Amino acid sequence: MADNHGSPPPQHPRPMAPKGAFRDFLAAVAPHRPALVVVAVLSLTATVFGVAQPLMMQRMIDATSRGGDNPWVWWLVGVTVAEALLRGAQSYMLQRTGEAFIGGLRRSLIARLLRLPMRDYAATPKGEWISRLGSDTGQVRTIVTSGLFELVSAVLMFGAAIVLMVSLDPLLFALTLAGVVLGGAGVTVMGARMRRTSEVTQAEVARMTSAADRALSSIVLVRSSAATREQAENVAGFARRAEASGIEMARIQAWVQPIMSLSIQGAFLVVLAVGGLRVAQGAMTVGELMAFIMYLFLLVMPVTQAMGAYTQIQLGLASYDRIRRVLERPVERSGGSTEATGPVRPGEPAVVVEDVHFRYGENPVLRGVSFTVPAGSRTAIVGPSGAGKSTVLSLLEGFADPDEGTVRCLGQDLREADLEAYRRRVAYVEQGAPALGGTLAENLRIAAPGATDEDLHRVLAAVGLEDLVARQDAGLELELGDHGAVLSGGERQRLAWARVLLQDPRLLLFDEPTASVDATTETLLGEALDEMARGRTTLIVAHRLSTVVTADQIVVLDGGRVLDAGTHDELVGRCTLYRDFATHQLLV
Ligand SMILES: Nc1ncnc2c1ncn2[C@@H]1O[C@H](COP(=O)(O)OP(=O)(O)OP(=O)(O)O)[C@@H](O)[C@H]1O
Repeated sequence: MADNHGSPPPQHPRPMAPKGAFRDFLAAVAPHRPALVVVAVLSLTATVFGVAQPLMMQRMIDATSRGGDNPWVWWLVGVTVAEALLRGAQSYMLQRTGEAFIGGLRRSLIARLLRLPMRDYAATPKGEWISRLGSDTGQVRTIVTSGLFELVSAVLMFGAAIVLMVSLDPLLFALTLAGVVLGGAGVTVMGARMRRTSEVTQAEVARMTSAADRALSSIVLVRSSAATREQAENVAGFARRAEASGIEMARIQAWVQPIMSLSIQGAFLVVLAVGGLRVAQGAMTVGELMAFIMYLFLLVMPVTQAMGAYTQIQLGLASYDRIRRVLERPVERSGGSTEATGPVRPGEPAVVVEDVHFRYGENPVLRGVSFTVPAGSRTAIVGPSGAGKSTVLSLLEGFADPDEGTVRCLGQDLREADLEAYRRRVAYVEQGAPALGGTLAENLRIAAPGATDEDLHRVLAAVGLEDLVARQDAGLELELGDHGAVLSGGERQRLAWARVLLQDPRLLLFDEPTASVDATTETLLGEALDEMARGRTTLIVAHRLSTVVTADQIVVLDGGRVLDAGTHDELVGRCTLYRDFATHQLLV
């Protein structure tokens, strides 16, 4: 079945890193240059010690065959141990630097991901952001920890082996080269196919993860739509394709292995045969032949190492490019004036919405909305579904700026306000009142970190949730599950109210505050709301008119325009749309 949730599949690792990605990556890693220089020195020294070993072996064998003192044994042992220790130190330094680099990258990503403009979150599936933080940073880490240095040390090793082999015996080297070039050509052709197949596998695995994520995060919808089988098939389809390209990979590897071992063994046999002959002729010593054979292995090893490192670097750079694009995204503006967000005197306008126009993309949602809410009063916004009520609240929260017109709240044009400081004075309870995963206490303290346990118990009692705490052994440490899954809809709503009580805001913004509570709870919440609203400015979006009839002012919104504004009695008398609403809810 095709993706029936409509969200785009995540971006997949690209075959090749985009242009300029390496330069950007080097710039990002520049602060770690001193540590990387140390690693490079360690690596270089270890490589020198590594390529020196066959030479020492040669000296040792030749000295042994001559008899007498043989100090080369100790040199060889010393250099071998020194190389091992240097490799250990290099690996530690490299991992450390890799962790420091990725740690910094993750911190920058988190800072950016949580500060994007609100519209960005609506436009991109959450899984996308999370994969930047998880798999992409992991992939970039491998460039530092293995890719880059493996490639450099492979090239060094390869170059050194060639020079030393030529100096030992140019003829033998020419014969070896023929075998290695033949094998290398075969492996290169296969390597390109392996890389393409590996990318296909990764893309299918990414599609499978994303499809599973969508199905699991909407599991209630999936089950209740009896769509479990189709969704499972959908995910399994990607898994099957990943399996098929994995098998294709195995097939290619099955060719690579024999090509490599045949060419290595072939070169080895040729070297042994020709080399043995040259030793017999006295053209080369036994030690030189042994050293040559050891260099042969040093020559072959880096070829496979370099190929793996190159693929890792390409994938890592593609990941880095995706991370960089997030890091370059503009964030919600910060800073600005904090001065006027203090209390506004009763009766003065606390909220002024003036000729506000707003569109989502090309879709005009608000078309010249104006209304004023005096400080300390309660205003309700009503209107048909899609009229733009929630959009008005999100503009009052500063989640977006109006395209035209102004929004002034608590004495300040929101375009000039320090949004973080402003939001500390405003409580916003969104539709459905979602809870955070975590404990009850964590959910309450999100807006009031300094609140004591007594404060938490007080506000829970005020919204009728003290039973919930008393019922559970965990008390305030009760785990609320994924998005508060262990709570009922009404309990989640009351939890949101308790949070507002803790926050002590100047302005209260409620979107459908009593949508999922029963009549008894609604009465209880009504009392809590009256208590909360005392001395504060309140704006409520509601479909249930029973919660708004007592408002000082009711704004009727229809098709993004203010149709009328007044008290319940005034509107029943003169506004047909409002009267129809009220009649349907048996209020007139
Ligand atoms: N993030 C968004 N991107 C694009 N369009 C959106 C977005 N959010 C809302 N809309 C559209 O804007 C219009 C107004 O939505 P809004 O949520 O403000 O209406 P509402 O009056 O609160 O509706 P309801 O009473 O059903 O909650 C709707 O047509 C909706 O489809």
